[in-house]
Amino acid sequence: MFKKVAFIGAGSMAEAIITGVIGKGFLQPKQIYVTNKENQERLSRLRDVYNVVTSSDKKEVVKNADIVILSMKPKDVKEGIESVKNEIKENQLVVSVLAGISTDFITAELGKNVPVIRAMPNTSATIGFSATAIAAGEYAYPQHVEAAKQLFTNIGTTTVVDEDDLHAVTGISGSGPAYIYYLVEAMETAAKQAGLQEKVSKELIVQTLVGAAEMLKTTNERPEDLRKKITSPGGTTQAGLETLQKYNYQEALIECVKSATERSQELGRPYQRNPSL
Ligand SMILES: NC(=O)C1=CN([C@@H]2O[C@H](COP(=O)(O)OP(=O)(O)OC[C@H]3O[C@@H](n4cnc5c(N)ncnc54)[C@H](O)[C@@H]3O)[C@@H](O)[C@H]2O)C=CC1
Ligand SMILES: O=C(O)[C@@H]1CCC=N1
Repeated sequence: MFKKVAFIGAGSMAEAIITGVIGKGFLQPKQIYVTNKENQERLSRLRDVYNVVTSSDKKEVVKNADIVILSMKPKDVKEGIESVKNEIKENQLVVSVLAGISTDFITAELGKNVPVIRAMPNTSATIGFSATAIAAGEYAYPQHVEAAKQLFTNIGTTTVVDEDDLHAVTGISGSGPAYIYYLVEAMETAAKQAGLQEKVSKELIVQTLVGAAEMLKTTNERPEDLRKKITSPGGTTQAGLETLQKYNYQEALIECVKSATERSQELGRPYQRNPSL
């Protein structure tokens, strides 16, 4: 069990993890220390809502933390690490949720043999439903992987992957919830245009998503087969799917994941230890 977890960065992802671990009872609010760049208002809000310990004193936040979670934007990685590196000790575990940034870079910036785990969670951590993938850096040994698993398994599933795969993971599951929300936005618009009341359409759309996700999870059937069971020849689904095909729906999604994956690679490029790679 961890006594203290520190967040360097207090944005959406930090908040999602904080909400999830407190909600699951995995950590008490007073075990969670949070700092950010400069936004005091944001820290006060997190303190008021979650009762966590917030401080602009990075030393206080990092000192004796079992896990230090880097949760700033990739562009702020150098400054963020610089601001805490002197306080971080080799017996602490650093977990980075930053898209694109390699463990090698983080280890080099820390300037010591600290265990670093790179993780890609998603905001469904808020309710314990993140799909998180993790990869171990040079000095992260099995016990560190276990510690990271313990943390992330509280807020969803945890899958260990090769670090190179984390770009694709980001394109699929890190950004993934946003694609689904975007789909829902479109379905809501369509429902409104068809004259359905907002309350009615919301209930129907959400339950349709939950039902489809549960079907995928519990029946073991392929999505293709599940789709075919809905698609009566000459029926409504066929008419709908033909329109999706006309608008290249699947290609759009495939390209969407590719773009997000490539963006993850791009985000990391300026921060490679060996930029020629
Ligand atoms: N939002 C999401 O769905 C996901 C985000 N991530 C990753 O999580 C990280 C954070 O993303 P968000 O929470 O969305 O960003 P955000 O912009 O909401 O939060 C970033 C936080 O970092 C802080 N920060 C900036 N510079 C800092 C510094 N020098 N020292 C300390 N704190 C500093 C900011 O004050 C802010 O609190 C990113 O690297 C992103 O790639 C990963 C998975 C999902
Ligand atoms: O959009 C982003 O860059 C971050 C990483 C994964 C989800 N949000």
